[in-house]
Amino acid sequence: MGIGLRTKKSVRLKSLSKRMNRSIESFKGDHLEDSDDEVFEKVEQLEKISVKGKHLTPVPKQDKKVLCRGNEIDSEQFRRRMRRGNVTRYVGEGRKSVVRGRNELGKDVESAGKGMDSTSGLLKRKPSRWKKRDVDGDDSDYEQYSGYKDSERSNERIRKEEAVNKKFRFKRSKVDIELSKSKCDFVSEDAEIEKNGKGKGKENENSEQKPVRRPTRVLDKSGKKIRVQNKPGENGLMAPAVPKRRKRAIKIDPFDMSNKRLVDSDENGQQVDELVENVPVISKNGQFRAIRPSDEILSFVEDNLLGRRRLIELKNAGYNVKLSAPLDNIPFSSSEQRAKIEENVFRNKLEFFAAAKVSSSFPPPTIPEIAFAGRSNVGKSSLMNAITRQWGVVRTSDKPGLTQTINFFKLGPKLCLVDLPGYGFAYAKEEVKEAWEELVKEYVFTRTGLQRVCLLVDTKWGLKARDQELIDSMERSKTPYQIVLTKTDLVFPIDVARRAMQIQEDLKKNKSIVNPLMMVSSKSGAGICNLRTVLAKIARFVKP
Ligand SMILES: Nc1nc2c(ncn2[C@@H]2O[C@H](COP(=O)(O)OP(=O)(O)OP(=O)(O)O)[C@@H](O)[C@H]2O)c(=O)[nH]1
Ligand SMILES: [Mg+2]
Repeated sequence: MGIGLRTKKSVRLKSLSKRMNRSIESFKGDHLEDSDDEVFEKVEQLEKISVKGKHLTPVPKQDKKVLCRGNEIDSEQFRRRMRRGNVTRYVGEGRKSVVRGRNELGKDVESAGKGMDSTSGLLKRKPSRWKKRDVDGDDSDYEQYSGYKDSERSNERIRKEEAVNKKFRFKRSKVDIELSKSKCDFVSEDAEIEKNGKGKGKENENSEQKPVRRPTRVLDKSGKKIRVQNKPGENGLMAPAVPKRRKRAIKIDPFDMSNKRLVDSDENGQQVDELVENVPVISKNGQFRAIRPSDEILSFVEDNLLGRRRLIELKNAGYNVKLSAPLDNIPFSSSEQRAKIEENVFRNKLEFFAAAKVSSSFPPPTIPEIAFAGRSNVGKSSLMNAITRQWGVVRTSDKPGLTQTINFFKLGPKLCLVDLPGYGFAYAKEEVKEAWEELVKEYVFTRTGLQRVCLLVDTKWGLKARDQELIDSMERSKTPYQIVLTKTDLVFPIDVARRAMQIQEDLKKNKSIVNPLMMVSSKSGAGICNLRTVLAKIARFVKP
């Protein structure tokens, strides 16, 4: 770099000596003792031109005579500008002018009238560095380029706009405060400040930058802080917001047999691990969880793998989980062993033979009947398929209300299974559902060959009012009925046991009830074998 600089210096010296009509030797001779840099500095002073960095090539000195459009601009001012922008030449309006000059970065620029400022005749530059004041296509947008009068005009306009804005903001804040005063019974903090005149100046100062804050926290008459709604109510008053209550998180342990609730957090959100006992009003769920099943029921549930179970548990117990109702098979059994149903009567083919919508169309009662009653979707039809292992003979659906007639199925010469329409919620008209209910009651009251009614109850929901109604009517007609808990695979084993205990307790005084209470799952097959055994006894004592 040093060499390059020296070369340029020598070139520069040469041109200077030429211009000043002095030989280089004579020039140097004056400053023999000076270093090159010092000589340069002196040359710079002489020429009054900037020699910075690499831009050592001087701009050739031009004639001071300047041609401007109509000589409108003060020549002294223009010259000053020219010096700042390093403009060297300008040819007037209407002619294609060539301007050579140097921009702010010290770079030589040559322009053929394209980048000219129309008023000042200065070289235009990309205006990104200038602060844009207003976007209206006016030249005064760019402070740097606008003439003195233009900039003054724009400044004045900006000042006016700011004054109007300020006035508007102040007015708005005043209206807001007055509104809140008149609408709200409480004395707002903000209004109080305004009233006392404290921070009034501050308010005005800040109003330029910040939007006025609407009062949301106010003081009531006792001086206590309360929240008010942002929007006024129907009557136009700012009503105090109702504080939101935190919901208590309750941990539920499926194996917890006590009626204790573990409270995770109190209302303030603080962690409190305390046992809440002796709650005066216990919910139905709480009452259910308070039930302590007997050891007998608990062991029965465990032995028969009732309740929700993991597949791995069933696999380990030797059941093939790929089969439908796998628990209705002998563990670690072959396919031949699996095909066997212990009770002969249930090995018979299940055959549909009659359907009745009204009592007059009931078939003659020649063989004993076992009816399956219960709420819609409780699993009556599925259970009939499961106990006979003949999937698909009785139609099932996840939509409540599929079975709408009393359907009679023959199971060999000795037994008849009857699928009753469900009651309670179903996708049917009210009057239609009432008709089903009446039909079921009529069948249960009047049917002579009816040996037993299996009243199916969903383990999850337990006995409902309509179940109780049917039980009462069967009690009155002395129809033997047996409670069968269904869908046990959907609840925890402990809850299966609790439900069994609960129903046994509720119905222990009933006379027509047949014990034991059965627990089954048509899906997993749990308890199906036991139900078969119980029902097969009915067929055994029938005389052909
Ligand atoms: N998980 C599970 N689902 C079951 C069980 N039994 C039945 N279901 C399902 O429950 C739904 C209703 O079964 P259905 O047998 O049609 O019930 P229903 O009592 O005959 O119903 P209606 O004919 O409408 O009175 C079906 O989607 C069955 O797959 C069971 O033991 N476990
Ligand atoms: Mg059905």
